[in-house]
Amino acid sequence: MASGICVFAEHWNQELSPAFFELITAAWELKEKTQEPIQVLLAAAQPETLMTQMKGLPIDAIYAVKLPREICFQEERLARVYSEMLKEISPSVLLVPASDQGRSIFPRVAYRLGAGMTADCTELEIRKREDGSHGLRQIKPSFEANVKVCIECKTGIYPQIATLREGVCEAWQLDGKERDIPVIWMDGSLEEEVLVELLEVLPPAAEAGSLQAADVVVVGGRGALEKDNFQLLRKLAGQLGAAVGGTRPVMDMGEVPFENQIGQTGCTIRPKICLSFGVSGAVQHTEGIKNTALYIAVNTAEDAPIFQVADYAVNADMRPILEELLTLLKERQD
Ligand SMILES: Cc1cc2nc3c(=O)[nH]c(=O)nc-3n(C[C@H](O)[C@H](O)[C@H](O)COP(=O)(O)OP(=O)(O)OC[C@H]3O[C@@H](n4cnc5c(N)ncnc54)[C@H](O)[C@@H]3O)c2cc1C
Repeated sequence: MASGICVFAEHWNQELSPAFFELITAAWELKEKTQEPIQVLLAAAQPETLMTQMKGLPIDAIYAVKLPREICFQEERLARVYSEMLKEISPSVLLVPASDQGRSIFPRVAYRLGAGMTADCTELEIRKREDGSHGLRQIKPSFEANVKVCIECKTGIYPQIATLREGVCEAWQLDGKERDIPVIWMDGSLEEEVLVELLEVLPPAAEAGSLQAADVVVVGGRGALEKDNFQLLRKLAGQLGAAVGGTRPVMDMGEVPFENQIGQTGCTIRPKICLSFGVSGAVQHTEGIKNTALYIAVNTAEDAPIFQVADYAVNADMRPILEELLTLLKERQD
C-alpha cells in the first residue's frame, strides 16, 4: 500500500524555496498522526547543494534525481521526471507549495498518475478510514472564499496531492538535532533536446515578496489611495522597519506589486504585528491575514468588517493617525 508523506523540494537558482520549509512543518504534523515517513522529492542539476540546505530537518529519506542540466520553464518535462519518481516512491500524500511551479507542474503529475489534486489548501487534516488507511482532508476556501470546502480523494487513489498556500504553516524551526538523512538516487534520464535555455536571472523589484518573512507589516487599502496617504503609510513602514502590503484594488492601481497583495488571490502573511489603513475587510482579503498575531485596523466606517477580525479597531480618518505616529517616531529618534 502507498505509504509516506512526500514533500516536493521546490528550488530556484540553487536555493530551496522558503515554502519547502513550511511544507516540512505540515508534513511533520501529518506524520504525528499517521507515523508515515517524511520523504523528499528532489530533482536538480546540483542536488547535493540543495541537500546541504536540508541539514537538521526531520526528513526520513531524500529521493533524488541528478538532472543533466537545470530545466527551467519546461513543466511538461519536469512533470514527466517527477511522475516517474513518484511511481517508484509510492507515497500516500504529496505536499507541494501553491506557487507558480507547484501550480503548473503538479496538475500534470496528477494527470499522469491518475491521482487527485487539491490546489490552494489552507488546512490539512487526517481521517482514519474504515480500511485502516489515512485519508487526507484537504481544506480550502472556495466560491470567492465565502465557504470552506473539504476535499478527500477516493480510497485507493494515491498519492493524495495537495498544494498548500505559502504562509499557512510556519517554517520548520531547527531544533539542533543531528539527523542522518538517507539518500536514494533514482534515474532521471531525459531526451537531450533543449527547449528553453536560461540566460539570466534578474532580481525581483525591491519591494516584491518582502512580506512573507516580515515581523511587522503595514497594509494599505483603497481608502489609502486618496491624496498622498499611501506615501505617508510607506514612510511609517520605513520608520518601523516594516514591509508594505496592499489589498487587491491597491495592487490593481499599481501601488504595490502583485507579490505584495494579501488575500485569497495574493499571499498569506503571519507577522507579529499588522497595521492596516483603509482596508474594508472583505473575506477574500482577511483570508490572508488570519495568522497575524496582533492586528490593528484604522477605518472611518464604524461598521467596517475589518473591525470584526482586528484586535484593536481605530474608527478614524487615517491621515491624522499616520501624521501623529510619524511625529511620535521622530520624537523618539531625536
Ligand atoms: C475571486 C476574488 C478574489 C479576490 N482576492 C482578493 C485578494 O486576494 N485580496 C484582496 O485584498 N481582495 C481580493 N478581492 C477583492 C475583495 O473582494 C475586496 O473588493 C477588496 O479586498 C477590497 O479592498 P479594500 O478594502 O482596499 O477596498 P474597499 O472595500 O473599497 O474599502 C476601502 C475602505 O477604506 C475606508 N476608508 C476610506 N477612506 C478612509 C480614510 N481616510 N481613513 C480610514 N479609512 C478609510 C473605507 O471606509 C473602506 O472600508 C477578491 C475578489 C474576488 C471576487
